[in-house]
Amino acid sequence: MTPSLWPRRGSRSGSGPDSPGQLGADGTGDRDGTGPEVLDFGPPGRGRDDAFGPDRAAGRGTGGAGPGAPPAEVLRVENLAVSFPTEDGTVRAVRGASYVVHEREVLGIVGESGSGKSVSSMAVMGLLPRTARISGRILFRGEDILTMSRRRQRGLRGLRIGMVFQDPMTALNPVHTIGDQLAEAVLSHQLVDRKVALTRAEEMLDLVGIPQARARLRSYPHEFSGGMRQRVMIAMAVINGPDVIIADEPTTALDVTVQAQILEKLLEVKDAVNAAIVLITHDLGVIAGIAHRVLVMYAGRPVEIGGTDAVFYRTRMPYTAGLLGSIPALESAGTDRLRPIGGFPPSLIDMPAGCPFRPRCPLADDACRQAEPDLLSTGDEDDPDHVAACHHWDALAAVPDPTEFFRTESEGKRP
Ligand SMILES: Nc1ncnc2c1ncn2[C@@H]1O[C@H](COP(=O)(O)OP(=O)(O)OP(=O)(O)O)[C@@H](O)[C@H]1O
Repeated sequence: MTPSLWPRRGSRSGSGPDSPGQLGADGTGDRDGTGPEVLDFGPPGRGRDDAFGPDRAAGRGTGGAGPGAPPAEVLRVENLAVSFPTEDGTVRAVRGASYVVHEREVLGIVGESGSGKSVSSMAVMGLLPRTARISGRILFRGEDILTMSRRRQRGLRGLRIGMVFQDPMTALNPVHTIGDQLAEAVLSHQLVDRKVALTRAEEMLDLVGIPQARARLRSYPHEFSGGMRQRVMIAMAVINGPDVIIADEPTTALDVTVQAQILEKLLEVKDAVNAAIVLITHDLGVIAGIAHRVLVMYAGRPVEIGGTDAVFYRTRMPYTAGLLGSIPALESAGTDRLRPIGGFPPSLIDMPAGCPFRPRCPLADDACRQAEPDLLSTGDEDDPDHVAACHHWDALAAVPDPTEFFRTESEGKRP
């Protein structure tokens, strides 16, 4: 089994986020920047494990570890912290994030605006501004991205890690054709001629469902609808056969009628290229039924991580319960009562002592004022890697529906 990043409750001596040294990087980075123009990060699309693909239910594996073996890790983030010095003080945007992404897996990262979802993924992509102070480790197939040369980081980005941004209009260059931009994505990483790159671009447009792909290579971004532009972004993200796609709110800017189509296409393409996805969203509803695992972020830290069933049905962090209570259930046709979380997230410059969710939490007491809870095992028998950061996680375990803790006054007494 993949080693857990977190100790069990009551045991502080395990391999917690504070002991990153346990999992060694192989340290093969090209640190002197004199490596070849085309950087080799291993063979894309080969030797992958099927456990997170369409055959997941069958538990079939094709990786080197043999049939039935768990999928290998492709990305491991350990104790990542990112801060930005500003005139008003230091913004602690990410305060110790640790998580793992396995081959072909869909990891959903959810949280309210400002919780650090984008900053943590920008760190993985090496796209943070130079003013950002970063610590921790980001291991791509065992090699720490943060200690790679800039050149090697650039080689990784767009080749083995693809990115789909929220707004394709700002990510695409308006003065170049779609074909040129897709071909450039190939040419900047692979020693092929332009004709081959354009053929690949056409194949990718076809894959993402753009009709008359060859003719559309000559179109400019403004000639496409928002949904089509996002399909182009997906094509761009996967054109070099990445191992991981980071999709940051890929449907937020779109008309609600095309959101589901784009998500479906993203998953279809992910399976076609055998990639894993880190899907960032503020909407838990988006990842229900899509993600294999979910990471919930609050005030710059993961506060609950687990398999999707564990996080949705065996919720152990009040903030997650609050998020769940604030999404309408489709089948209820709007008749369900929504229980929004009151209040606002704390300032990331002056973090209050104790649990940052305390001022909004119906379970908060003195213990929550004293110390910020660690992310620890919930003792979940069905999901041993289910972890939550709450002093009162067991109170959530004791009720059938933890969103009840967020009952409004008109609904009567809380559990
Ligand atoms: N360059 C920067 N300088 C200062 N603060 C920054 C910078 N970039 C991000 N931040 C701050 O870091 C915090 C986390 O931002 P981030 O974009 O990761 O949030 P998010 O969870 O992705 O939210 P959203 O869904 O709104 O994008 C926010 O308070 C944001 O204002």
